[in-house]
Amino acid sequence: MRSLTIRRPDDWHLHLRDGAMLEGVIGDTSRHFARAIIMPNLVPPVVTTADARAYRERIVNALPKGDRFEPLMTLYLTEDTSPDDVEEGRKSGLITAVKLYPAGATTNSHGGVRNIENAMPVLERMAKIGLPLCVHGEVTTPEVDIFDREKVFIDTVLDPLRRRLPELKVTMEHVTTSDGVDYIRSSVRNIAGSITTHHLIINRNAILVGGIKPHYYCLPVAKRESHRLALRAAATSGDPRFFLGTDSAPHVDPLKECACGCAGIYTSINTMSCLAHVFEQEDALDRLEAFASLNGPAWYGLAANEETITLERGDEPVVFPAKIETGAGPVTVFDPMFTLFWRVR
Ligand SMILES: NC(=O)N[C@@H](CC(=O)O)C(=O)O
Ligand SMILES: [Zn+2]
Ligand SMILES: [Zn+2]
Repeated sequence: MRSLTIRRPDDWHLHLRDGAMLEGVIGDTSRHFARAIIMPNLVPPVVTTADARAYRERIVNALPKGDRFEPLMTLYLTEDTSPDDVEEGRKSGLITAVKLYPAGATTNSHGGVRNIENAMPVLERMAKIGLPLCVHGEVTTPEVDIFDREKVFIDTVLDPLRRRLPELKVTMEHVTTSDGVDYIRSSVRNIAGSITTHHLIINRNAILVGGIKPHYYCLPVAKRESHRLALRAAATSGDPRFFLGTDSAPHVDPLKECACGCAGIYTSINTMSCLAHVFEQEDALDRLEAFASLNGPAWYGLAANEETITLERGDEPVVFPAKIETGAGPVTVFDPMFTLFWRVR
């Protein structure tokens, strides 16, 4: 038996949804994680500070008894977002970041930003008050190949924005390409990137080889193997600019297993087991704590958690359910396609 004790981890990119789904999934996060950045792409989205306050309350009420978990709230940026409301949300301590969804880029993003010019007043205010912007970094231009959308976003949206507002802190969410890794690495300051569990494990073959596999479909879509390797190198490097954001994104099975399936992979329940496996494979178990528990809080200006968790590797496989049942319906759990041996004690 090997064991590894690390500070309690946080999840810097999480979808908890609402209602029966929220109730069905939140325990899988609060069991292991102390805090998470909660994505605002509900229907309708979490746009104002008042929306975020009400959503936070629903999350806290859905927590399993005895679990201590701090939801870190975000606002969904629209072209009508009020800079004053954002500043008020920040000052009250409620709002940790604002999320930019290019309109049409991903699940529930139709209310997102079409023309970033119209969001400049908010972005300028955020730069002034030091409030981070989290971005879903993909262009939606129909001419751009889906596998190139992240790179083109960096070149045509992200880099120009950062040159214009160098004081704006930007988190590139769910980085999926070596272009994203290189962009963050080559930048001097005010940029960091979250990396998901699944993008460290799958490449695009998982979605397409041997039949179409909807439960490996997410956005940004998994890329070719060289990109996965670049993400692994970044995550296990100890570089403080890279940290865990699972992007665990539950959808009920009927909405994924159909002619037009939703994007999103559910990993909350087995993320820590999968990550320990990946870091062990990379001979980097000593850097798991930086990735999952230290780099994220440092970037967001928060203290690391005082509590710890212990991961144990036994000789017996650790088995997770293929699906979880929620009041909203069944949700398939991410299958890493290798046997897991690590568990959280
Ligand atoms: N990642 C996904 O594939 N889906 C997310 C949206 C997102 O994070 O882009 C979701 O809300 O389902
Ligand atoms: Zn996204
Ligand atoms: Zn997401």
